[in-house]
Amino acid sequence: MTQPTPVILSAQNVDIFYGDNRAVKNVSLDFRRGTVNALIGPSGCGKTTFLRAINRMHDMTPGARVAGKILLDGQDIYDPAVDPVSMRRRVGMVFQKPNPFPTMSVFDNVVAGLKLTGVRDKAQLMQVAERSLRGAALWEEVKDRLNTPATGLSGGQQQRLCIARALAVDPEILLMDEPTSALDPASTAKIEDLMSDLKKVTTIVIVTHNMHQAARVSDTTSFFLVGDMVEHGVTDQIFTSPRDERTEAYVSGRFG
Ligand SMILES: Nc1ncnc2c1ncn2[C@@H]1O[C@H](COP(=O)(O)OP(=O)(O)OP(=O)(O)O)[C@@H](O)[C@H]1O
Repeated sequence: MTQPTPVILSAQNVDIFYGDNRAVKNVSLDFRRGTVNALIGPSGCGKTTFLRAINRMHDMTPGARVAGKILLDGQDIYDPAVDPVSMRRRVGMVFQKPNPFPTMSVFDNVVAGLKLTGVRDKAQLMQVAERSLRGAALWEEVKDRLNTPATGLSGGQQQRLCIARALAVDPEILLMDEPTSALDPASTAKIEDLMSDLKKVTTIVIVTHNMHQAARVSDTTSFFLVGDMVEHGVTDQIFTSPRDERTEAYVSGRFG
């Protein structure tokens, strides 16, 4: 048996509030380096709220508050000494709807984050763009149109471009919030296939409504229900022999 990889992200007794509404309740979870981790559960149960806490996106939401600890490589990302901007470079995010920068070319989209870190060397930018586009399984489709507008790509290509943009700054974690829900089945399959390659270079946390997708792509699954994390475990175990009857009812399609 292979040794488990080290824990890269540890949530400890995390509560998340919107005003008085406690949307996430006392969640503790560990994610290991180089794994795909799915968050599943019915609508409104706190999956996205939890995901957004992992790169401090709630800092921008008026009235939102995170309590407890989220450790990235052992360091609490909510420590006042942590700079949220540089922390977010270590924790990339891909959203439900592809959101390339609409006025930029394919190439400029990929290297936008890198340029913000001060990299100007053309050869280096090109090298990173190619590596990131290959990493997102998009290179062959766009290598001859790098200087054309990103908005000219199909929806599925745009989503892979957003993945490439996130990969360009070498994130330790990649958060994906229902990344295929706006895509057709062929584009969805491409992104699912990509995940096993992506986990060689990063650690993925994915929110998905699609239980088959969670079963196909993830190593661990966490089941959320009205703010509680009911069960977390190896994906096979969650889908074949869940310990909690509420998990069993959800994964067997009896509600949700
Ligand atoms: N910006 C916000 N302000 C106030 N309440 C919010 C905000 N975002 C989410 N909520 C509330 O927090 C709770 C959890 O919502 P969240 O979006 O995290 O659930 P979810 O499991 O991701 O749902 P879905 O699967 O539908 O995306 C819900 O009650 C929701 O109404």
